[in-house]
Amino acid sequence: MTAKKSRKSSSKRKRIPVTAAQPVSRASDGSTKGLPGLPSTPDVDALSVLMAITPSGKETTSATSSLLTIKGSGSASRKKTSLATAQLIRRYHTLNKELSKCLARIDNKKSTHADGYHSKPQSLENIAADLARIAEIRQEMDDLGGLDMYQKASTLGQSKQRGGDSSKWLVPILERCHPQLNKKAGPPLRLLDIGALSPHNYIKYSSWIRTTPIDLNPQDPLIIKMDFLEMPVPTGQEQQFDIVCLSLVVNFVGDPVQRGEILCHSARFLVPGSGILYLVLPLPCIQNSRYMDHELLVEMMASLGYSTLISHHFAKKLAYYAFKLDVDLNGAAKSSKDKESRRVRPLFPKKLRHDKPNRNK
Ligand SMILES: C[S@@+](CC[C@H](N)C(=O)[O-])C[C@H]1O[C@@H](n2cnc3c(N)ncnc32)[C@H](O)[C@@H]1O
Repeated sequence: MTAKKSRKSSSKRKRIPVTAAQPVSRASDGSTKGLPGLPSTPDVDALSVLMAITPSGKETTSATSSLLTIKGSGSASRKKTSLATAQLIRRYHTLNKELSKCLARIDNKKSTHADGYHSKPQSLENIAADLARIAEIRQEMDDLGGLDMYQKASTLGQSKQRGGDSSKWLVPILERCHPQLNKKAGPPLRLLDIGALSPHNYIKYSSWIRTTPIDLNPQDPLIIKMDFLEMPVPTGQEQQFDIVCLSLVVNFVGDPVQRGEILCHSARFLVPGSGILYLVLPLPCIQNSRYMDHELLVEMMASLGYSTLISHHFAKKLAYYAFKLDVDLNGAAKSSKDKESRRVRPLFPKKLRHDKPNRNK
């Protein structure tokens, strides 16, 4: 499933107002707090989940299950599984990006030129070729197990054996930014976790961090099924969030315009002046791209109102960023006319910054 396809299907869904006032959290005994009526699920470790995986609603294809099935135990088989999940994730990303390009060409919203956007119509032959390729890509994605299998592979990537989920880096920053916070009795910080694979990423801190996890295809009943781009914008501060978390979500989205929309949209959910955007990207997106680097990202984020870079950290594979929303600048571009003009004349057109042969595109 692609972000595009998901958006279509989600737009048919009834919109559920998801706000900071609608928390999802669990007590230390594992019971559900905040969402009465929802089943409480036991904590499960990612390895055992993946050992039992089948894509929802159908059998795992033999190619995928052999990629991801853990045979035996110990570090050798863990290494094998780790390689297999990395391969699956990489292939899924490649297909997702190619799919977005084909769809965008058909939509006639974006050209393949490196330096910008145009509105030249596609020839019928090109459209036919794109449609044929879209069918092939969707078939290959289905054969891999679709978004469901991709998420299960990503969940395995979050397991403790592989360094854990990315909440670890954020928590000390929140403590630094909120020194006066009463962790036991004060009102908790409200965190919107977009693209959450688990609702329990912040469970250890549930006395002072109240999480609202959302995803296109929830892997847990405590995660709300929601396309963030369709999520209704808070109308008052009581519905806003103190933290919006985009961990490995922006790079997942194939269409660069949609990636930008996600970042713009995030600012509408945060409390201006104190809200924190937690952005996690694969390190090569920052350090090995021809078109993007740390300085450009910081400049782009500032243009959205995220003008304070609170902290950043480059780990072996991931880049972690915490930005403060000083002011919601993109509130001015809320109309669809404004958004459309950004598509035609982007604020930051794609420009070559590092012309080195080994850099990725
Ligand atoms: C690589 S996983 C992220 C995993 C997790 N946040 C982490 O840090 O490991 C990307 C997730 O983002 C979700 N996603 C992508 N676009 C989304 C959107 N517009 N709204 C909600 N979730 C989205 C996908 O469904 C997928 O589960």
